[in-house]
Formats: sequence, structure tokens, C-alpha cells
Amino acid sequence: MSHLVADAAFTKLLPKIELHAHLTGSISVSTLHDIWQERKKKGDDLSLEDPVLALPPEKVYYNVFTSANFFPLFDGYIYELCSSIDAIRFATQQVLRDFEQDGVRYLELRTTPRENVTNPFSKEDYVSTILDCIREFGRERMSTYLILSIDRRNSVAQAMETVELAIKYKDRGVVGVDLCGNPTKGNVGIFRPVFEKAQSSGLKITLHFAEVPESSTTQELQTLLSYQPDRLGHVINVPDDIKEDIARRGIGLELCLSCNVHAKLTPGGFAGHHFGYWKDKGCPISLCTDDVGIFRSSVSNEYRLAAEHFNFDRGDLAV
Ligand SMILES: CNc1ncnc2c1ncn2[C@@H]1O[C@H](COP(=O)(O)O)[C@@H](O)[C@H]1O
Repeated sequence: MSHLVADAAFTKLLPKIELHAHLTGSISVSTLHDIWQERKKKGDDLSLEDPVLALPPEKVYYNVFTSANFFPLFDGYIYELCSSIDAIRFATQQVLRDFEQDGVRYLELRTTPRENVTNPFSKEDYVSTILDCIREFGRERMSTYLILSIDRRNSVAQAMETVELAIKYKDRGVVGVDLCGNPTKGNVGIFRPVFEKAQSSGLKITLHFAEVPESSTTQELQTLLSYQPDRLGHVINVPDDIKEDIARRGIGLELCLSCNVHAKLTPGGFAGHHFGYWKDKGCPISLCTDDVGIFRSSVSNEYRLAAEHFNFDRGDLAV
């Protein structure tokens, strides 16, 4: 089997794991369209554009660096559209089905608990609904767990509330906490007691790390590493001494090829992606989609891209 080309058919059939997928960013355009249509049918006064028009297939390029058109997609559009428990339930069911159909067998989905005052639901309702969907979908179909995300813009109190929810729902499948959101915002130094609490409560920690130069100062990266993360996401603009520290600690890396290329987070295209650097450094690596609904590259396509640009054959990918 070695030396055979790892084409799309092969990477789709390969049983895969996905460890870095934001729930809201993983909702497909067709699911968003179904939600939009359902609300129109119900007569909701909806000023939002049809997702099919707002997110056409060619629109996979964003500029996270200036944040001008990426993060507002969540706050200003998808959250508005998916603003009821019914919509969140439907979206989660579809996301689980999409990952399963792509051949994912182990999934750690992550999401930022949110609340709504108009169609009232609390952060706890939100988390509990997603955990219900995971249970109903069936862990024997796809082993699925949840990570709760802290947004960099959160206050310590808001972040602590997320950790408390994560602790409360550990026995229903919450396995860890994440730090995400616009990397040009917030001060990560305020979250020390939050991650200490998560760790002492047996939760795993994964952090978005060095996504843009602004969030990659030695001070910020050392602060993040002092939170004892089990995994790091993206890991793009990292100075050599910190790279060595990460390799020495053997931290798990969640690398997102298409996201980083499409969002212009890395300059060298696929062939120049830092996956090429990390693949031989001894850290466990998982190839991840980040936001498959937005960047339109499935996990199996990420494997195919890695094979194409870093010369892996079927045997390499199957190990
Ligand atoms: C370069 N990629 C990224 N970098 C940093 N944060 C990201 C992200 N992609 C998504 N998010 C974070 O995930 C939230 C949406 O999913 P949930 O509502 O939590 O399920 C976004 O609001 C953002 O905070």
C-alpha cells in the first residue's frame, strides 16, 4: 500500500480525528440556508441576507490579520441567524452528521457558551443543548466530546463562568477549555486563575497560539505556555527559542492548513505552511479544519493537501 497516491477517495475513507473545530464555524452554508428559510417561512422579521448569497462558494478567503471580515461573520451574522435553541440544535445535528460523513471517528468540537435575551436561553441551556445533540447522535457512531471556549474579549468573571460550566458538565462529555477569538483583542494575562481552576479540576487546556504577529510577543507566548496547555492551535509566528520549548515539552499541535492559507495567516501557501517544520519535531500533530463551514475544506481534504504538499503516500497517512 505504501507509494500509492493519497487521493480524495482514500483520505475520505480513512478513519480520522478532528480536534480543532469551532461549532459555529463548522455549520455548512446549506444548513445556514435551511435555518434562514425556516425563519422566513415562520414570518420572522429577518433582515439578514440569505447565507447562499452572503457566503458564495468562492468566498473562502478572509483577512484574519486585519480582522476586517472574519470575526464579524460570527458576531454579526451567524449568531444572529442561529439565535434560538431550535436553530442551535438543528445546526449541531447537521455539523455532527457532516463530520461523520467525512469519515471522522473521533471528534472534539469546541464552542463558546452564549446566551440570548430575545429568544431567552442561558449559556447553560446552550451547552446542555449541544451535549444532548452529541448524546442523541450516539458516541458509538462517532466518539464526540466538547471543549468550551473562552473568548479573548471575556472578563475574568465571564471566563470563570465558562470553566464552571465545563466542570459541571464534565460527566456529560466536556473534556477541556480553549482560549480563542480575535487575536488582536484582549489581554491573555488576566486568565491565570481561570486556567489554574480548569487544570486543578481535571480539564484539559488548549490555546490558540501565535496566530498573528501582534499576539506573538515573547511575553504573550510565555504567559500562554505558563498555563500548562495540553495542546496548542495554529502555532504560526513562533520565535525559535519558544519553538524549542514546545518541542521539548511535546505539546500536541492542532494545525489548520486551509484556514491559515485562506485567512492569510501564513505567507508561503500550502507548501510553505509550518506543518512542514513541525512534522519532524516529535510533537503529536493533528490536521484540523478550524471552520469548515467558512473555509470549505473538510478534514479529508486537509489530509489530501498534506499528502500533496508534503509528499505523504497512503502508507504514511494510515499509520
Ligand atoms: C483563525 N481562526 C480562528 N481564530 C480564533 N478564533 C476563532 C477562529 N475561528 C473561530 N474562532 C472562534 O470561534 C467562534 C465561533 O465558534 P463558536 O461560536 O465558539 O462555536 C468565533 O467567534 C471565534 O471566537
